[in-house]
Amino acid sequence: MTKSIELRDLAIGYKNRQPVKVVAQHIDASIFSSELTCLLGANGIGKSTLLRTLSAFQPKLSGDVFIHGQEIGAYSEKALARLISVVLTERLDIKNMSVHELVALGRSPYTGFWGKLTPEDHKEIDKAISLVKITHLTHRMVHTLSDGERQKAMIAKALAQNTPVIFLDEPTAFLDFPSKVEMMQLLHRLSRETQKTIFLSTHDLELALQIADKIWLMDDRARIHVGTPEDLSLNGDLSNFFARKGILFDKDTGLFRVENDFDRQIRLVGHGQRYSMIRKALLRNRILAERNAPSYDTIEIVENRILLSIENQPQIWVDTIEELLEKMKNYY
Ligand SMILES: Nc1ncnc2c1ncn2[C@@H]1O[C@H](COP(=O)(O)OP(=O)(O)OP(=O)(O)O)[C@@H](O)[C@H]1O
Repeated sequence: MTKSIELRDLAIGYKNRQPVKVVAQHIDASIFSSELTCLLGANGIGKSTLLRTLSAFQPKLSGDVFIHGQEIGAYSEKALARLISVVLTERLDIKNMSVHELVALGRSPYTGFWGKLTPEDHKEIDKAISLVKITHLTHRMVHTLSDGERQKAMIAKALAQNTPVIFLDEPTAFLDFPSKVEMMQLLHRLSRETQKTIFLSTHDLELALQIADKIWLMDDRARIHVGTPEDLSLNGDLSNFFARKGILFDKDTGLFRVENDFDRQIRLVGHGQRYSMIRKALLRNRILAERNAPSYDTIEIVENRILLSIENQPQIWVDTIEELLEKMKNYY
């Protein structure tokens, strides 16, 4: 694991406006190879601006960006294309191009003016396609692919570019949940297997906190907090960040929880998964169910059944949480 990108007192933003718009400043941080680093932050906070600045698509306001020890501005465009590949998420309107042809575009920094592919280029293209596990799609037309498949093809193109650094802007957007997980795991595996530096922006907090090696958290005071998900959790950065009404960051699990308010309480007797699920379902209905609740009413888990005892009412047996909620409606 070596430092491949170093930012020193970097300020990013837009000079073309008066006054100059500073999106983030005083950024001192490094990105390492063989690691997956995820950039998190609210909408409009500046994630794309940072990615664009690090990709040299837009000028920085001040400070330095060192990539492999050299300031980004000192690289020629051609040298940068062999150093950094960028995967954007826009749904590109690619017609009449096969997956193989798309991935082959990744070789353009190496091919001559006519884009003629050498055996070496073909080897890299096949390798890239196989790394993201879409060999069976090689000859499909890109516009016939699903969002997830197209996303993988775009990543294969970046891999074929064979750069030590890959930036991705929201690679998990548009994907269903299992595909998001698969995509993050794929990128994490690639960072390990290919020793690449992989830096991506995402809104998938839970996933990033579980899979990323490092997190960059952009806050609304134009600062960036950097660390392992666990350190950011322990030092309170994550809780502060998400301390909005209704969202709790649970330091014990390192995950988020939606905090439901309650206005009634009921005693819940039992344990295990059924206990947690009843508690969860009732909380969603503004009822707090727990062992020591100050209530004469009780829900008891008896083997696979649930016994509801409301004060001065006949006891009721139910089998599912849906039934329980239905019965409780009469009293709560
Ligand atoms: N070309 C531009 N000129 C001036 N301001 C811009 C320009 N592009 C973006 N901004 C502003 O810079 C800020 C950061 O935008 P950016 O797109 O980087 O946010 P983001 O974190 O990527 O947001 P999202 O999660 O919604 O994609 C926003 O306030 C945005 O309005």
